Amino acid sequence: MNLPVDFITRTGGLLGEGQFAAFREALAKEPPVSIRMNRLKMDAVPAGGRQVPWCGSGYYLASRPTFTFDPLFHAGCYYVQEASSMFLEQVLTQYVHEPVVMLDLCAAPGGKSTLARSVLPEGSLLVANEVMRNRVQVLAENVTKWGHPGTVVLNNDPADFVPLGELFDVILTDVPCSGEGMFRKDPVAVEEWSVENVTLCWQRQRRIVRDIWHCLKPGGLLVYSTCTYNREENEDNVAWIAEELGAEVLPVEVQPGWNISGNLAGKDFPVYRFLPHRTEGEGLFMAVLRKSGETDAAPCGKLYRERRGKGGKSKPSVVPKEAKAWVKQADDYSFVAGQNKITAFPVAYQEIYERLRDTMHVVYGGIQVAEVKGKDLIPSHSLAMSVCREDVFSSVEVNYEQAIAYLRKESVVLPSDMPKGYILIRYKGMVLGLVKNIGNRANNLYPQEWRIRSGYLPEQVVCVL
Ligand SMILES: C[S@@+](CC[C@H](N)C(=O)[O-])C[C@H]1O[C@@H](n2cnc3c(N)ncnc32)[C@H](O)[C@@H]1O
Repeated sequence: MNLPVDFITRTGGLLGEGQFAAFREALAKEPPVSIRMNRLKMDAVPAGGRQVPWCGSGYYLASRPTFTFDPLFHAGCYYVQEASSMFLEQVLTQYVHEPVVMLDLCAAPGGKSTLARSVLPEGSLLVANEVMRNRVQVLAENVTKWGHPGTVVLNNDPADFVPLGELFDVILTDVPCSGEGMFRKDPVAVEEWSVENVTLCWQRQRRIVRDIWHCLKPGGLLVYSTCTYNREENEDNVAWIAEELGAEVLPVEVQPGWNISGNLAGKDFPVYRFLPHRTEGEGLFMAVLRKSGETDAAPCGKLYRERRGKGGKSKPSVVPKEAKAWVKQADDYSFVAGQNKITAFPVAYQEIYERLRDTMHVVYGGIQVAEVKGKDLIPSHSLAMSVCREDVFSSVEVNYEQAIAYLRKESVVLPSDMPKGYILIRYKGMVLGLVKNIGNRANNLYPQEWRIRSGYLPEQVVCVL
């Protein structure tokens, strides 16, 4: 790898000569491959998988399969995520013990959002935001497949949040950065690197944190992370947040065997650096800060418990009984009918959801239960991926080739004894989506924009789990 001279000088200075040689050697190696299981759907250990030490559902794989051709990947049974990023699990499980409202401000493609969604206490609301319009769709896709109903996806600039006030108990700012930690995975990151870009990045990161700071409750947690090594975007920015905005930098308990590095800027506060010659993963920097001050506002978790079952303030929409009957524990949701869609959102957070809908650009929220077309009610893919009751639709188990054909949105031939109507397609027991059986054929309801576009079929079945 041809590293920029300025990068060598700067990073060599930061790590010291001995460490830098080992670091450089590690950059020339193949990056490890890792996945994180979606325990909401499937509690399996991948074949030959090795546990990621700081993440209960994370595993290193022995090789990199073509994930696109694994139907269980599309079913949301796991997420492909580099291992260092999974450290967020330690932060959240050590500091968040009751339901919260959490914002993941820079969320696409959704690695840390899906992780947060898995480890936040039950009853938490996750707001996953992505400012780039061309990236928010993949975030919505990944969140939908993950299947947790307590998630909202927004497409807003950090400054747009200001009118919401102190809404969030936890904010993750996984800020856009100069990407030094991605060098071995992404050659473009090396080409685009420059000292000028590092400067642009740390300045932009401060703007992002300053814009969102007002929305963090006093006493709330800010998790700040980058995938870069330099101190300006990391320790220097953390020091700036602590001093300028008013926060305490908090420690996270780690095991010595994880080989996580600490503060490299000679500053007196804890930070967590993943360096590829010491830790099995890509470059990650993470720090946890608690905003100064105390709040009178009840933690959102309390609101959750109080409001559970009571409903929000808006008038209930007229929603067909049939749609409600498709949803597990339907009483926990408030149903909204509008724009030919029926959506279910956890009752406890209905008011927040309404505020978000009124003031922000909501791309996806809760679970889309059904689409209304004339007199027909069509169950949505989002429902099939999430809180669909097991007993309302028949299921058919398909083999590998049929599963790939279904995911390519090709027509599926069902056994002749299948009833007419909506049928769940399952592969290894896991739901891939829906078809409508009309007798002589079945209409494939897989979302057009998510279909596998490649016509290639691997000679061997791709099987990660
Ligand atoms: C490091 S990536 C996030 C990765 C994501 N958290 C994950 O774990 O999958 C940073 C994200 O910030 C977004 N971004 C770029 N400019 C931004 C800005 N000015 N404000 C907020 N987010 C921005 C990028 O589009 C990108 O999706």
